[in-house]
Amino acid sequence: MIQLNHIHKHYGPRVALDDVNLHISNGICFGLIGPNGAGKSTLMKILSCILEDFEGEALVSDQPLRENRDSIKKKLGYVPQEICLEEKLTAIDNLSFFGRIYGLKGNDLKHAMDKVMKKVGLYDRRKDLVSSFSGGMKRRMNIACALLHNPKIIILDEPTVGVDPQSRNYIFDIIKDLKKEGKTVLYSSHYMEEVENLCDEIALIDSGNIVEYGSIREILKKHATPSIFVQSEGIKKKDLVTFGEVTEVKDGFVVETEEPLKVMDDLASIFIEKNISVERLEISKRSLEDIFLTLTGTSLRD
Ligand SMILES: Nc1ncnc2c1ncn2[C@@H]1O[C@H](COP(=O)(O)OP(=O)(O)OP(=O)(O)O)[C@@H](O)[C@H]1O
Repeated sequence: MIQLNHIHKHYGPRVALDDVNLHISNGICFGLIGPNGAGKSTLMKILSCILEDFEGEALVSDQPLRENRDSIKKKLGYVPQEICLEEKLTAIDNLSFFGRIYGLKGNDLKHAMDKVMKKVGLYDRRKDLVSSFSGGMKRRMNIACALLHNPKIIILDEPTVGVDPQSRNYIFDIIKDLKKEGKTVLYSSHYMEEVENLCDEIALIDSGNIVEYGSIREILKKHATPSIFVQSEGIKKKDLVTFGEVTEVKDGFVVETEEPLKVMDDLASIFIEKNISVERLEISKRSLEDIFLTLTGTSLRD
């Protein structure tokens, strides 16, 4: 379990995290979603014991982080946003360097290196120089380095940035496998569809604040009132107000209602009865990306 209570972090006058409170259960994939500069990396670096100077209380595996950094580091695998590999060395030599940092040697190290290279789909390239790898392969190597010591918790900071589609899918498969093995995965991204597909729970973060967190289903239930989109030249806003909250949008009207099927049925009956032609009449739900925009006033990407 990871627990964050009232975490504040500033760099000089710049506030990076502003009273962050989070609970992440064991064995889930937790997504941290926010735009550039939201505070995702700062939060991940605090949890990975890279940033030691912060205010508030952080617990990892039920242990206070400040007093237990050495034991917590052994349970954690951190995949930074930057590629941390020596290009002039082979993949296996890079891994061997990280393995020794984790205290692995001899057969244990060899076994661990073979295992992670298979996991990230680069076993056949293990003797090649990292400089000969594509950007996506280097990202997968970055992940392999963090998995060598078989950590219980894996923290990945935007692992798909600048990655080709094939490596991206590989990375998603690696994360799904880690989840099946019962690992806790903390994953940051500014692509909502990534966290929607991978994560059990998510936190929406903007300007150092967690604006919402929980399971995707809970967040949608709380914020995504169903609505009906109506496009018809024969309809005015005043004709719809009895059915729910009406917003005029570019091509028509959005009617928010808790009873979308009934309202659809009622509207269809009125259109038929009055012989009004309709271009579009459909039920829609606000997406997580719409919810993020409503809660923060910020788009996830420029
Ligand atoms: N070393 C630093 N010195 C000064 N300010 C920093 C430093 N690192 C981060 N910041 C600032 O802290 C805020 C949060 O940055 P952080 O890197 O945590 O955001 P992020 O969500 O990870 O962004 P990105 O998606 O671009 O990586 C930003 O305003 C950033 O400019």
